[in-house]
Amino acid sequence: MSEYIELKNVTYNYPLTKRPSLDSVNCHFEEGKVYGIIGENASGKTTLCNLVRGLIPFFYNGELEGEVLIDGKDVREWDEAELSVKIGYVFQNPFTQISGVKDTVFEEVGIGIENLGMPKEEMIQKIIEVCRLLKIEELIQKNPLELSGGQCQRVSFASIIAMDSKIIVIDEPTSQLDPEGTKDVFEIIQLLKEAHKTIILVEHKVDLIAKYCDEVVVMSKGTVVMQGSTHEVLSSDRLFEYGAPIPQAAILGHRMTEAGKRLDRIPITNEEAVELIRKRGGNEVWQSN
Ligand SMILES: Nc1ncnc2c1ncn2[C@@H]1O[C@H](COP(=O)(O)OP(=O)(O)OP(=O)(O)O)[C@@H](O)[C@H]1O
Repeated sequence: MSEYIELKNVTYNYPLTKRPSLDSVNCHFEEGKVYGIIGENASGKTTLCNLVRGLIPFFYNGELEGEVLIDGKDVREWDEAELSVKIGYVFQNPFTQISGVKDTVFEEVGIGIENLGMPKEEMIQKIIEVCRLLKIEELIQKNPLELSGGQCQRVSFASIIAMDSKIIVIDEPTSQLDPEGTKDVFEIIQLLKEAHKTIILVEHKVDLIAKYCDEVVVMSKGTVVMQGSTHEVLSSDRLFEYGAPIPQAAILGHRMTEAGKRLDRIPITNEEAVELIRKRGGNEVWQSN
């Protein structure tokens, strides 16, 4: 099994800080899986993304200890430009992703691939293809600075998808979006999942993590405290202890268990909770032990 990214005992301090933002972190990300990263505020989620994407150490200096292996080679030994093609990054604020130097959405979508040495005709075809895929064809003549938050987010995804990055790091993509924009973003994530991309997604909306991710990584106080299958992690009562978000369905399951009701399995999605109730016959579901 290929081990795409592996962090071994990683500790990192941003410049001029006394306390490490990452402290003895161990975790791994395999090819083709979707990973959700959750954890309380300031637990180190964005810093972990910065590291995986190579912004640490190439953009942020500071002190980095331990090993960050990407395809078996330490991040410090990678060529920065090559790494930025291999691993795409969709930032938390869609407006910061827009370069500000391109006059049209068409050029903005091509911003990453224009440095890849792709022939012009092929590049144009690629941009058109990606704009179709993300349903932004009607925006291509527009100035990127005039887009709404949801439109900006689509354009950011388009420029990353055009580069055909194998790994895509997505940091809280929906924090500035309304429910419609959030739905659009998860449709794109589903497309990327079907294209077997490796996705590392920070998202506070844990119900969406429950629905789309294969594995979940939990961070607390700068370190990874849990990593495992989505069900194993999101159904664990240890999430309360770490201040991590917990799906509504799992909270209900834990409350029922505490009240002495016997459950085969803690549900983590509303669909699972409904299924559990349906299978066990409505009002008779929560039998006492
Ligand atoms: N550029 C920086 N310079 C110094 N300290 C930083 C920098 N960026 C983050 N930190 C600190 O690193 C710690 C982890 O921050 P980080 O943003 O990685 O957490 P997070 O889990 O993503 O938080 P949130 O959920 O609030 O976005 C925090 O204490 C934060 O103040």
